[in-house]
Amino acid sequence: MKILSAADIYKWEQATLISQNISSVELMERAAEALFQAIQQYVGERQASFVILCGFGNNGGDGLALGRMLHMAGHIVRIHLLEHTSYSAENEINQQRLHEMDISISSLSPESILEFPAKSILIDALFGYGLARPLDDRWKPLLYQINTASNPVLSIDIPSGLFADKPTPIEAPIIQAHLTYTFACAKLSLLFPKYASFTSNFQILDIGLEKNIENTLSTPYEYLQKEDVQLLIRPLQKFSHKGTFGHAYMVGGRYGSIGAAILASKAALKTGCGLITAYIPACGYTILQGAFPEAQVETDPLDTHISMFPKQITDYDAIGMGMGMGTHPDTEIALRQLFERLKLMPSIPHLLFDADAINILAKNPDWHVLIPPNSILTPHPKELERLIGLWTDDFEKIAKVRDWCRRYQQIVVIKGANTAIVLPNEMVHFNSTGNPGMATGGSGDVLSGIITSLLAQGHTPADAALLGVYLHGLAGDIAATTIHERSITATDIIAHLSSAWQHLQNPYL
Ligand SMILES: NC(=O)C1=CN([C@@H]2O[C@H](COP(=O)(O)OP(=O)(O)OC[C@H]3O[C@@H](n4cnc5c(N)ncnc54)[C@H](OP(=O)(O)O)[C@@H]3O)[C@@H](O)[C@H]2O)[C@@H](O)CC1
Ligand SMILES: [K+]
Repeated sequence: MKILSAADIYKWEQATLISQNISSVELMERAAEALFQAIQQYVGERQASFVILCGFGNNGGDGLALGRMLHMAGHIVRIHLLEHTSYSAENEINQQRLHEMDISISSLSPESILEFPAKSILIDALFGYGLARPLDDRWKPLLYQINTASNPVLSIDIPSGLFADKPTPIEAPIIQAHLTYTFACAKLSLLFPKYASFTSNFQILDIGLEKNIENTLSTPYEYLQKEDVQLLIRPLQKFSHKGTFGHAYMVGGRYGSIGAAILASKAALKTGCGLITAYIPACGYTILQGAFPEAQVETDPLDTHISMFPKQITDYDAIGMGMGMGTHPDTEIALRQLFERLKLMPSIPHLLFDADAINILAKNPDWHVLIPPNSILTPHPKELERLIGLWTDDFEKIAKVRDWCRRYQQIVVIKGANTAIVLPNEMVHFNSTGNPGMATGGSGDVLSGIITSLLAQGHTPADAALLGVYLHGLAGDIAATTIHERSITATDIIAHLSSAWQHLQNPYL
């Protein structure tokens, strides 16, 4: 699914009105109907109480129309409307409809002192994507009351005060929504860690905007969903043997963190590659063989850390390296020597660099040009910062990574909530699966194993990164259905990979 700018969403909306021959009030009614259905689901069977805070544009219009529908469904509804000199036409029509039904509207100003009945749900319909500048300090008292109330806050389209597609100063007043119902497509700001306190959760509502028109709008940003990744799966063949599914080589571990290599290797095998060989320091041999009999193990001549890469490393289909590897100077030299060897080879395996492999690359910026094109790097935010330097906001971070990927023709997977996969063509895919419980030790090692496995199985690097990130998040989400998010471990993610494959390949789930 595309992630569009506010300007493009407006174009999409206007073109839909013409192509479907409907009025903007009819489209607003459709949007309110979608909201109404979603909120009915949120409250369940019970009668609920709502306080709807409406602005003077179409976001406020949505709030007014929703208020009418909730009232008609028997809920207790209080509607507040910002005083203003002029309202959008659609807003006025919806005010009129409420008057005709004798539903009262209270006036609201930035200075209002409000009382929210206990257990009522607050609906934020103050500002949507029409926000033209950050809200000024005048709005602080009103938004403060909403943000500090104990009531749940549901935002319509976007938390009021937040720009959809450009940086919002964090000191400006912004609604802190528990859940945002956003129309037609995801918005960039809803996906960025910096704004997480305003947008902890969101749900996309389909309001029937014309698909053909969406196809004409170009954007470098995509929201990665099930239907996108299903297209990337390679079918299993009846006459397959272990060689068909590729041989992955997992390089990592040092004294004290052999577990990282075990997790990555297990995840690789569970994702479906035919064979895996782990290359670890000698101290890990017994541990890895004991923990994981399916793996073949090769060891470094040194006991504590990796000091060389064996000659045959280039015989494998894919190599994932760096998990728990450490940054010992010997390891650094070994990596440099590997790059020199790769330069001389006519064809090389697909490569994935994680954790300490990235830290070594970050320490040596002149090596960046040596990384073979289409390699995958999977940094967490701190590792990314070491690699590309600091950023002031998430928009700048994404711009810097896009530039890096184009310049070095690499794929960067920025790990975190809504992991972003940035491709050499500068496309950015934000993942839709995963949960906070996955921010746990070893989760990244599991992701490296999954992606390396998909590379070994013959997926292109871009497909392996997209499918791998989605699958990893999905396994975590399935784990969270039976294990509390706080208790999810990396091992649980591996244990649910099989269910994730089943879910992904079942069109009815
Ligand atoms: N996507 C879709 O298909 C559909 C979208 N729909 C809905 O429409 C919403 C967009 O509506 P919208 O364009 O009327 O803008 P909205 O956010 O309500 O506010 C604009 C008003 O705010 C004002 N204003 C701006 N900044 C300000 C500031 N800092 N401080 C004070 N005032 C400020 C600005 O006036 P200005 O001063 O800039 O002239 C203007 O009066 C969208 O989010 C969705 O909910 C659905 O109904 C149908 C389908
Ligand atoms: K809003």
